[in-house]
Amino acid sequence: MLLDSTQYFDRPSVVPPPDTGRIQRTIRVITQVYSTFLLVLFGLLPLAAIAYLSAFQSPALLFEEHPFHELVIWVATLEGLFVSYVTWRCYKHSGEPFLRWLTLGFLGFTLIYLPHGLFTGMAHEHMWLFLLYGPASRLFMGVCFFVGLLSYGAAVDPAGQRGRVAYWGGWLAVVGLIIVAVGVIALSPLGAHPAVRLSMEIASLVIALLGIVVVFARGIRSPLMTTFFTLSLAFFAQSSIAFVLGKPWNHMWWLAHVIFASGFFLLSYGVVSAYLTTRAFSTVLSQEELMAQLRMSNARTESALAELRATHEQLEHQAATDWLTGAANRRDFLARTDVEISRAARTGAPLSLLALDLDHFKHINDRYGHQAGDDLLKKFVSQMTTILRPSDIIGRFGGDEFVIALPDTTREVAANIGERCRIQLENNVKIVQDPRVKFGMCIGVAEFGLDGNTLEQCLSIADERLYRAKEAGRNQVVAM
Ligand SMILES: Nc1nc2c(ncn2[C@@H]2O[C@H](COP(=O)(O)OP(=O)(O)OP(=O)(O)O)[C@@H](O)[C@H]2O)c(=O)[nH]1
Repeated sequence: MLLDSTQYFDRPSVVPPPDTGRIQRTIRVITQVYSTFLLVLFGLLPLAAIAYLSAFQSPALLFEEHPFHELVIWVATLEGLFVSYVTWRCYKHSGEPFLRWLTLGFLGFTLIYLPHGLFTGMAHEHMWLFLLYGPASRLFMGVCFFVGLLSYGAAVDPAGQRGRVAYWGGWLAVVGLIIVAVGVIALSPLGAHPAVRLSMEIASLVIALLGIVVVFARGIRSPLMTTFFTLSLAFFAQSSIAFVLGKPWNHMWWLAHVIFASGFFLLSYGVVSAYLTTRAFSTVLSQEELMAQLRMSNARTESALAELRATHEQLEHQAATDWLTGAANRRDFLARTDVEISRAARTGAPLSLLALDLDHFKHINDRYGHQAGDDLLKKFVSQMTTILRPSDIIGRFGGDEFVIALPDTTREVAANIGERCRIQLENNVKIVQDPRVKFGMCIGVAEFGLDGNTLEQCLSIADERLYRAKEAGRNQVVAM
């Protein structure tokens, strides 16, 4: 076929759509419910440990090991400082107010908690000085996290403000004041009042629970928030319960430390994950969201590729086609006919060529105008294709000169086809209303193998016969 185009690319790979069947949807819902159930179960594990210990712990059993306690606090301090720094880096990058409060919470906790370790040696003489820094540090952190939660999703802080010394210095001063205030209260008679410690523990518990409620009430969907942050809050709340039930150095007291540390490490892990990915808590995506985005960008790539493919085909077609008539241009005709000649040489199948030239085309142009001449050329090619087979190739060599390659066709049959072409032009190609105006053409025929062994030789013989047709009075086919 003249205007066919070659398919250069494989079909685009199909992006699998999300599960659509009813069974898949049901399995999906069940899986989601199950994963939520597992998370809740994991979040409530500390309660099981607390219940177990309250039932079976011996009141006489204490683990008062000062160096171990000091070591643990030093490790916690280093971890706290590191996670505060990482959180601050995330905040510097994203400007999320939530991360500002998270940084402050981590840093404040670490600094207020430090004296709890430093005063380990005074655990007996100044028990409250030793004890009160624990709940105070956790309460400070809880308040910061809660305020951060309320500011979650608010407009990001301007880049210039994120590292302001005055801001961070101001908060460090507040933390310093808290450390001093806790010390003063601890050393005063008020410090010994159980209400002081209890009120801080209960406030931490309530604020952590409120935090969980806020996450769900606000419909916050970021995986870091719904998984790591809420789990940590759950752990903090349960650590407060254990601290209320525990007594210094008994196992419940140590368990409370472990529960709190688990929440702290979990949240640290969330921060580190944010740091290693988007450096923001809100823009870390869930696997489902990532898959959806991947599907969308795949679809975009596929459609861009299809467009590119279509443009490429169009350009290929344009480069191979005569712009006026749609016939193959000389280069494309020669390339395609060469392939057919090789095939004919290989298989021994016949192949013929027709060289065509419209009669008095210059005169037609002069008489009816160039536009009408163009019209004639277009209609001529279009009429020829009604006679030719899809495997035949028609090419325009210039002006009113055309060549047709007829694979699997002997010279005799080609001469007949040429005659049909000539009659078709004479009877069916019109550019003016007058039925008396008819056009003719000269055709020279040559067969590969009979008249020449190369395309050039065959073309030259066909051309020679075409000129003989002209000399013999035009509008005829010459095949011998
Ligand atoms: N309308 C039109 N005319 C063209 C185009 N290309 C070439 N021509 C004209 O076609 C004419 C060809 O003239 P000749 O080569 O003398 O051919 P002829 O008039 O058919 O003479 P014979 O072949 O001897 O019958 C010239 O006048 C060209 O200007 C084209 O794309 N459109």
